[in-house]
This record gives sequence, C-alpha cells and structure tokens, in this order.
Amino acid sequence: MVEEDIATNNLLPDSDRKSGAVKLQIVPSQPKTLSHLPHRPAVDLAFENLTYRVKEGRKSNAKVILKEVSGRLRSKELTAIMGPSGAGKSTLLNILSGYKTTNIEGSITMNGKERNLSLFRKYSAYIMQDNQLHANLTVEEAMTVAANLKLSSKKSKTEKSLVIREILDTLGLQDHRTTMTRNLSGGQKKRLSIALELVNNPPVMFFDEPTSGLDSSTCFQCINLLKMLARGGRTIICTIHQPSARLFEMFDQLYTLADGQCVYQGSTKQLVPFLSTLGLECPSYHNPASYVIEVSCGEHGDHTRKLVSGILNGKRDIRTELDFIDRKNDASSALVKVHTKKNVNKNDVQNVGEKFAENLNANGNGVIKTNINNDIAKESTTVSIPIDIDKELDVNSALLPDEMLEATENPARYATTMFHQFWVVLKRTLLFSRRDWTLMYLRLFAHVMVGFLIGALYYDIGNDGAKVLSNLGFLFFNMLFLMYTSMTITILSFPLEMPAIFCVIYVSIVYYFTSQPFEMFRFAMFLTSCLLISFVAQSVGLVVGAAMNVQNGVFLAPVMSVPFLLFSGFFVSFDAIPVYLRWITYLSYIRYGFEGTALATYGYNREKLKCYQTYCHFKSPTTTLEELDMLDANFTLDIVALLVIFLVLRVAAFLFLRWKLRTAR
Ligand SMILES: Nc1ncnc2c1ncn2[C@@H]1O[C@H](COP(=O)(O)OP(=O)(O)OP(=O)(O)O)[C@@H](O)[C@H]1O
Repeated sequence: MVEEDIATNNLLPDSDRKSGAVKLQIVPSQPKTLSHLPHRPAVDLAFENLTYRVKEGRKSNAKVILKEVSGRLRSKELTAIMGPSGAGKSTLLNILSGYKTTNIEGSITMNGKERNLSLFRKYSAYIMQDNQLHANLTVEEAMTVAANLKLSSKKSKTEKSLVIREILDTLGLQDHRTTMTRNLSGGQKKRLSIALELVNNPPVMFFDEPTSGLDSSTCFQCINLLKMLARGGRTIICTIHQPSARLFEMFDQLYTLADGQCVYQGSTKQLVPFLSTLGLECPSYHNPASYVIEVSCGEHGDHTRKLVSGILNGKRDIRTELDFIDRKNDASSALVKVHTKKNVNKNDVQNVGEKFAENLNANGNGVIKTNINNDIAKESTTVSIPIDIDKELDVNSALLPDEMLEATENPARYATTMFHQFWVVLKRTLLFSRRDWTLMYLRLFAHVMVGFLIGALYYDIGNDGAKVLSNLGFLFFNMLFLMYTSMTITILSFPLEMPAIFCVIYVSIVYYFTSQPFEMFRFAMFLTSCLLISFVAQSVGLVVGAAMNVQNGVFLAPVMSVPFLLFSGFFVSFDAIPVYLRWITYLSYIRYGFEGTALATYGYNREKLKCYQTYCHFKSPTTTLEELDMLDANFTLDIVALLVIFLVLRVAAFLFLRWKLRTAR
C-alpha cells in the first residue's frame, strides 16, 4: 500500500519552506504487480432510462426512487456517485451491481451489449460499507478461503499462494498476514475486503461508502488504492458522502443524483465550469463537492430541474470543455449511436466527449466562461501532494483486451464444484468453532456442568424399580436440554457448528452416573436418539434463523417448540390425547426422541429392575412401556421419523434463505 511520509520542512524547496507548506510525499512501499490473477476483460457499463419503483402501503402507491436516469461508467476510471441523503445513491449502486433485480425499468448494458446478469455477477464485486469479515480468521487464512472458493481447483496450492502473496503485497497487508482480522485497523479491514475480492480479479468493483469510518489520511490511502485499481483497467464505482476537496479531485468521474435524478455526470474537473454555465457559481475557496451537494439539496434555490435538463438526466457526459459548447450534435441521436454502433471502442475515453456531445443551447444556456476556476483544492490546503498517480500506481491488472471478451463470455458460474465449496466452508466452520471461545468452551462447560448436575441429581436411579418415574423425568429432561442448547445457538450464530461432540460428552456423563443399563447396544440407541434430537433442534434453529431476524427468532423458536413438548408422550400418553389432536404427536420430534431413549432403556427384553422396597410397580420394564403406550413402538421408525424431519427442516431452511435473498432483491 502507498504510505504517506510527511517530510519535515527542511526537505522542501526554499519557496515552500518559506510559505510554511508541508509536502506530502507518496512513497509506494510495495511492488505493485498483479500478474498472477485470472484474466478478465475490461468492462464498460451503461444504463439508460433507469427507473426504480417500490410499492408502499396499498398497491396503487408506488414510490419512484430513480427517475429515468442514464449514465455511463468506464473502465480505467474511478467514478464517485454523490448526492444528498436519500437521493438514491445506494439504490443505484445496488441496481448496477445486480444486487437489486426487481421493479426496475430501463436498460443496462455491458460493453454495449445487454447485460447478462450471471456473467456480470462473476465479473463484478460489491464491497459493502460494513466489512463482512470473519473475525476469527487471520488475514492469510481469509485469503486462502477466498482463493479456494474463487480460483479454479486446477490451480495448485503454490499458484494460489502466489496470487495471495501478490495481492497482500500490493495492498500492503503482507506484514499483517498472521493478524486476526478482528485486530486489523479500519483501513486495513477495508483493504482486506478489497483483497478478498481481488482474488477473482473482477473488472468491475462497486464500493458503498468505502471511506466511512476512516480518518482523513486513511481515506486518502483508500481512495488512492481504488484509483490504482482503476488504472489497472478496472471500472471502479463508489458512493461517497461529501468528500474533502483533496479527496474529490482524486476521482476521475462524478455522477451526482438529486431526488432520484441525475444532476451531473462528467469529469470532476468539469463540474465547476458546468455549474457555472447554469449560473451556479461555486465560490472560490469552496469545496466543489460540498457545493454540488448544497445545490442538489436546494440550499441555493431550486435548481434541480435546470441541472437535470442541463445534463439530460445523465444522457450527457461532461468530459471536456467542448462538451458545453459543442452545438453541432443532437444529444439523443449521439447517444443512440453509441448504443448501436458495433465496433465502437468502448474504452476510448478520449472519444467519449464526442459520443455524448450535444446542444447545450437546447436548454437555453449560453456559452460558458472557460476560465472559471475553483481552485480551493489547490490553494486552501496547506498540504500539497506531489503525486503522479498514473506513474506511481502502475498495476498490471491482468485484464484482457476487449476482443477477448467473446471467448470468456460463457464461463462456468463458479470456479469450483459445489462439493469443493462445501468442503472449504466446512473446514472454515470447524476452524471458527475451535477459535470461538464462547461457542466452544462455554458450550463444552455447559454440557459438562449440566451433565454432572444431572448425574448427581438422578444418581444411580436407572436400575431402581421404585424410581422409574424419576428416570422418565430424566429422559425427558435430556430431550429438553439437548433441544434448547442446539436450537438457540444456531439462531444466534448462523451457520451451524458441531453440536455432536457436546452431545456425546453430555450423554456419556449422564448415562454412566444415572446407572442406565450397561449394554453397548442400548447406549448406542440412546446416543443416536439424543444426537438426532440435537440435529433436528439445530435445524429448527436454522429455519427460524433463515426466516426471521434474531430478536423474533430467539423468542419464537422456543415458543414454537411448546406444542411438540406437550405432545411428546411424557405429559399425556397417546391414548389420553383427544383424537382430533393426535396428529400433532406425529410431528413432535421430541416424541420420537423420547420414545427412542425409553425403548433403549426399557425395551428389548430388559431384565426386571432391582427393587429395594416391598412393592415396586415399575419393576418390570414392560409395565413402564405399557404406561407410556410404547409397547408397540418401533425404534427404527423413531429414527427414520427423526431423519425425515431433519431433512425436511434442512430443505425448508434452504428455501427460506433463498426466499429471503430474492425478496431483498
Ligand atoms: N424499499 C423501500 N421502500 C420505501 N422507500 C425506499 C425503499 N428503498 C429505498 N427507499 C427510499 O429511497 C430513497 C433513496 O434511498 P437510498 O438508500 O438509495 O438513498 P442514498 O442516496 O443512498 O441515501 P444515504 O446517503 O442517506 O445513504 C430514500 O428516500 C429511501 O427512503
């Protein structure tokens, strides 16, 4: 990563020293080559008459969030999407990135052709504001997971390590490769988010407020990095809230929205002259970025309509001064030309002015003053930055020339097989489990503690004919304990962890201390029932976690379990349940688990229990099963039922997740 060395005054030329200016030297500290990444074509994006509506309340009420906006985003350029709060920046970014796909009208093209969404998703990355990093992985581990998921499994381990090393070097994270991601600074986290996406070498990268939460120096480094990525041939688009003048001038292009319409599209340098053509003079020493937001907010009067028509709601693109004064071409026909012309050089930024040139006069605005200059960025800042960005940040991005796009148009959607992805994610999950203290040790502690407590409470009752009812209470408690410990943890910490080990430990402790029959097959049956209850309960947690938010889930999952507990056969035997309610017992997974453990302990011709009193009603295990209406029960059926419920719940969890993702779009 680029590092800033603020040189002391004595390193400055005499003139600067006298004026008190501090020079900021940008020193590239790392080699910047990304030559081992997969090759990708450069991608230009264009959108035309984009309208986005959301339904509010009754069907007839549709809120229009984007109103027929057009625009173009080019490779090799760093584009900022700016605008007042609520203007529609995030909405536009979500639509362009393919994150939102419904209720959209208008067209989006990729290198002049209609966008193929699945191809585009492969070629683009969307880095959200809150860095979605896994706290319990080191930088290198996180990168390895990304490389294993995103790079072809044909690539060897060494090749993948080379890619990782190269990216970490370029982004200045090599020294932090063994640091846990939770310990990284804000700027480093942002860089790691970018590094993780770079593995796939996406030619288009979207950033939602990449500078939020960063101090000014880190903001500068972050935007510098984005610029470096753009210079490598990528199309970099980010939303940004009122950047400083210094930051603003680092962007190549600006796309400004106000109230869902485009009020400016063009180079950052042309913003002030353009506004001036409409009679909006940005005062000297005023940040142009602030000024355009102020204008968009209506602080200088209502100019939105004037700006929208001045820029043709994004159909115009102000790249050079010529774009204001060229009256020869008709705007709409010029645009049509761009969209239909087959051999247009999409990356030729120099030609764009011509492509989008149109008659400003149509809007009743005169020729601009060409010498208008807002030089706040140059003169009011005491820190000048002598950086030749194009030279310093020369990144070989491994992007393909345009003509090779055809050859790569139909790549497989994922670089690796589903099984391989599953394996990588499983390994990562196991690693999390090992490292997550609360998840691992607290749960282990809870299971061991409760195991010993139950062992002490029900000590040696399993073979006592006088304590059979207590023993049944113990069997039922097992169901309760395993159900709640497995269920709630998945609602809270989606995705699933491994409840099996804890279940085995707990069951071994309580089985021994409560003196259940010491026969291997009975223990195996007991353990199988308990394990399946854990898995089923965990799946209930997954369904609830996938279907609703944590607050509702934590409340609803236990509440929803109450009927299953009531109909488990412990509180009311099957025959005593009203006929019209009996069907619920067939859905009660607790019933199958309880029945399984009861059969394991009292079924299969177990010999009579010991009796230390004159009369023990439950001396014969058959009597117990008879009282529980389990004489005809079948252990295999219980296991099959639990397996079916488990599978149904897993499928339901998957469907809920898919539904949730779809509705978010
Ligand atoms: N699903 C929705 N239902 C109703 N209104 C919505 C919905 N999504 C977005 N909006 C509205 O659309 C407008 C644009 O929202 P968006 O999040 O794109 O704004 P923004 O420019 O990114 O704002 P900010 O800078 O504050 O994040 C807002 O007024 C918002 O309330």
